[in-house]
Amino acid sequence: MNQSKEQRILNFVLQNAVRGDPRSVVDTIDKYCSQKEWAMNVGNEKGLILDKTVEEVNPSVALELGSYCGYSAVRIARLLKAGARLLTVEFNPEFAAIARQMIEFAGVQDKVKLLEGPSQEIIPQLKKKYEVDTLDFVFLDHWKDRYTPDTILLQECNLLRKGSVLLADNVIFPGAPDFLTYVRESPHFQCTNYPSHLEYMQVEDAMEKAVFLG
Ligand SMILES: O=C(NCCNC(=O)c1cc(-c2ccc(F)cc2)cc(O)c1O)c1cc(O)ncn1
Ligand SMILES: [Mg+2]
Repeated sequence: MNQSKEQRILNFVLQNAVRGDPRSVVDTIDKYCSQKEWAMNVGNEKGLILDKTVEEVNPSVALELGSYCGYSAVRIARLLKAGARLLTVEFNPEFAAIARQMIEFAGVQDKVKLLEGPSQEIIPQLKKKYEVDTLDFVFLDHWKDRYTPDTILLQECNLLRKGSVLLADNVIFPGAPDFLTYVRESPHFQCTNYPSHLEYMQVEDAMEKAVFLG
């Protein structure tokens, strides 16, 4: 059975990156996906916006929606302080299996918990099953038509507090127009747009930061 692209990315990391070195894992994935096969990792240009936001927020509890191969989970986890944790949600079992191995190889498994399943099922379980009080930071990078319903669900589940920061990938390409309208028109969010480019391409994209005002 021939390998998936995601398996090829993981194998390239296992053979070329340094075990326990998150930076080398991130750089090796970027090398493969810019030179050999495009893949939907957030990439290094938008990754720098992600890094700056994570460093600004310095979250104790972070949530990622859409793990894919684990690139941004490794990217976020490497910046977390001692005792801080990242919960990352992936619906696709094949992607989840790859992401788990990527997180383990990078040596950030003590900071990251991958939750496999649909985001709309997992979000309502975060408080009781995963002992979350409120989320300091949320990275939205899953199906673009889930950004808005999941942002509403996070509020309904009382998972956001005054100052919680949402950062959404791909608000231009593939695009999340309803999410942009929702957060920009809501009195409960203060929004900032960060123009950038689609990972590994010269296509316009952007990230949107939405700070919850309570
Ligand atoms: O594949 C699941 N999520 C990936 C979400 N991410 C994206 O779709 C995504 C797509 C693109 C992209 C860009 C250009 C292009 F030509 C095609 C795709 C870029 C990105 O940066 C993304 O983040 C998924 C599976 C599933 O079964 N259930 C729930 N989610
Ligand atoms: Mg993305």
